[in-house]
Amino acid sequence: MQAAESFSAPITLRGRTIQNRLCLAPMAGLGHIAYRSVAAHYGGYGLLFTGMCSARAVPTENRYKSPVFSWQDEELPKLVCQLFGAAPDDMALAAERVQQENFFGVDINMGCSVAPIVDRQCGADLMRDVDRACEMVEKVRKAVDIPLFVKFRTGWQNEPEPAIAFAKMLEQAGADALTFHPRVAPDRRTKRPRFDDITLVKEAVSIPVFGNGDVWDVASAKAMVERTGCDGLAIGRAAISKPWMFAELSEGFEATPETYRESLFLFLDQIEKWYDPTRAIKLYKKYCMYFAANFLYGNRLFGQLIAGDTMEIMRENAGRCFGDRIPQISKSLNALMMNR
Ligand SMILES: Cc1cc2nc3c(=O)[nH]c(=O)nc-3n(C[C@H](O)[C@H](O)[C@H](O)COP(=O)(O)O)c2cc1C
Repeated sequence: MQAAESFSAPITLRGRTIQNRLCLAPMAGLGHIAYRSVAAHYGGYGLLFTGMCSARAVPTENRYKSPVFSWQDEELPKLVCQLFGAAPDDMALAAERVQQENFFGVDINMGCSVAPIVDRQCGADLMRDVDRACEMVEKVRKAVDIPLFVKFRTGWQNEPEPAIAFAKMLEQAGADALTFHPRVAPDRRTKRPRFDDITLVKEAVSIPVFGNGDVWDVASAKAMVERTGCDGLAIGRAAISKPWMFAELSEGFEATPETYRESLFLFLDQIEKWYDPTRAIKLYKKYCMYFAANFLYGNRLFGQLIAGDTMEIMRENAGRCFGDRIPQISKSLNALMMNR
């Protein structure tokens, strides 16, 4: 992809077409069914991804009870289910369920570097065990025909060569597309992502590579594409703050102050619709950190939005903060709030 206009170009994987090159990056606790219905209200994306779902749990999971392995049927043509797991056989079984449920595709998490995941030999731990990672992709490839994505990082060393070799291995093992986050594994999101590593990974394989990391707005989205030549973008936190971001990038949607208010109340409606009050309040407060990062005095607004312990109070807070007038919108997202 050469220029930002190409955000809108379709892309085909295993005979299935994605309408444009913009994806929601998988995010546990943020990319859930409630958020996704707000994102769907604005549209403009090619694919949305679920947060990571346990490969051991997925084969028997009840979609009407699970907080993560849950969806609305109309989402499926543009929804990819992300799985995490340690054992190749578990991953293949879970991918079969994902295919049976008619998701657009399945994504294997080989990038998550938080201790509870890597200590269980999942996520970025697979980058330390290339044979197991390879076997996992091969087994999933054999088990399903839907597009197979793998998300990974620069790896455990501060140099690009292992990630380049890993990308080649993933392609050979049968992956259809890669999402690459160019940060070393122990660094969660503090250092800047290394765009040049995306270029190197993109050049090493012939399957599409979605670049990921610190895309905050139209300018940084264009910069990532133009600098790295990546085939598309996986946008994480900024798309949570601004659920209309995909529409802004692909359709020129222009948010007004009212858009901010509207998105907050849409989110409140959806979180209450899909979750019990205890989980709803937890997820709502998490969302508010990203939403409040849109505003000039974001930290103060965040405190005002989340004071209290019932959803009724959350609604009152939102009504009070966005009643007579909209708080002052910042020119750029508050990166410190997004990094917490
Ligand atoms: C709260 C949170 C949860 C995340 N959960 C996942 C996850 O479940 N699977 C995954 O592959 N990456 C996960 N990530 C990483 C994101 O997909 C993405 O790589 C990272 O946020 C960088 O992209 P961004 O700068 O566009 O946010 C998570 C990130 C955040 C902030």
